[in-house]
Amino acid sequence: MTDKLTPLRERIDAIDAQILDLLSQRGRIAQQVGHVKAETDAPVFRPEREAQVLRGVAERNPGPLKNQDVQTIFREVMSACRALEKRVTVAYLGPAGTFSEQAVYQQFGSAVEGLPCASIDEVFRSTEAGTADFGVVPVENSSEGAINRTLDLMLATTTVISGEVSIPVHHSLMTKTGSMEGVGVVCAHSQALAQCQVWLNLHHPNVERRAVASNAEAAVMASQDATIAAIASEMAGEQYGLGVVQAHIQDDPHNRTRFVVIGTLQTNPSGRDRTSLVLAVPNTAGAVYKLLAPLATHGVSMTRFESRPARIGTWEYYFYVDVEGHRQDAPVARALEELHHNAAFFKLLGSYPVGL
Ligand SMILES: C=C(O[C@@H]1C=C(C(=O)O)C=C[C@H]1O)C(=O)O
Repeated sequence: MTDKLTPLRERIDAIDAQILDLLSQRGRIAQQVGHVKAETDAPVFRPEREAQVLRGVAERNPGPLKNQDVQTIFREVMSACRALEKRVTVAYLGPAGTFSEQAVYQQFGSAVEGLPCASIDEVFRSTEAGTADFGVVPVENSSEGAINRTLDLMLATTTVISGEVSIPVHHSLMTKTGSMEGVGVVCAHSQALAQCQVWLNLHHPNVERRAVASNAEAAVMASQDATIAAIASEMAGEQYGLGVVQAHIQDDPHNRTRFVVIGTLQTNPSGRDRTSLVLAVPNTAGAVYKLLAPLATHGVSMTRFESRPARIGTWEYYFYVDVEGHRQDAPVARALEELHHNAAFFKLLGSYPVGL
């Protein structure tokens, strides 16, 4: 067997040497890109360019590696090359071990500076103030719907959306000991409690449920007190030394959360983009129908429509609308112009590459 393996491993060694040489060449060119950008103060992270590179490798992938796996590799290659230009700082809802942190790495690769924040508000503040280059915030969950705080802050702040990333959300019930003996309370973020309510009703109907700031915080609490159980990701459980009582307790096995990348710079077209905006109309019969007519006229597809009560002012609701395409694409540009004209309130949140 050794005789058969040795020549194969020699070939792998030779290929690795070539890969390393090519990676070094790529890194040196990224450094040159960094110098060109520095001359004009141009932004380091270009989400549209990274989306194109990742789509390109999937299209050209000859196999046998899976598209998802080659994309993960190239995500890391770009992350390392980008860090040669500048290591970008990304604020997220901490502490470490949250799904938000996973979303940061899925979008930016691991060569980033994560900045854990205590609340979604703080993620927005850090991004607006420039303490972080970008922020990553949850915007909707497939089981529970919109994350209202994010919607409200998108409206109230000057940040724009420059990317999106969606990740599967699997919750586990965990304790210090790995058993529920002596446990009187189960802690988690309110969204996670809601996403596991059927399972909890069935298996632990008499255990008190307590909402805390994040699942990771629940994991910290459980690691310090054997009478507390936490619902969190297994990654968070590992981080804080918890034992798994039951894995995958979320009511929907396909549960996913979509996050948006917020920043201060508009993103250029990538070829497959989405545009998010907020609209309001006076509360009269047929007003919403009339408001949205330009989308149909110009053949622009709406992928999301969400309403939030307006807490002040003349209008009853704000409508959060996502459409296919970039604001610079001709049909979208024409539809936006008409929407802007018809709406009593109009705010463009940004155009950005559709997530992988
Ligand atoms: C090299 C660049 O800078 C960054 C790194 C990229 C890469 O490694 O391919 C792509 C886009 C940017 O986020 C670039 O803008 O082309």
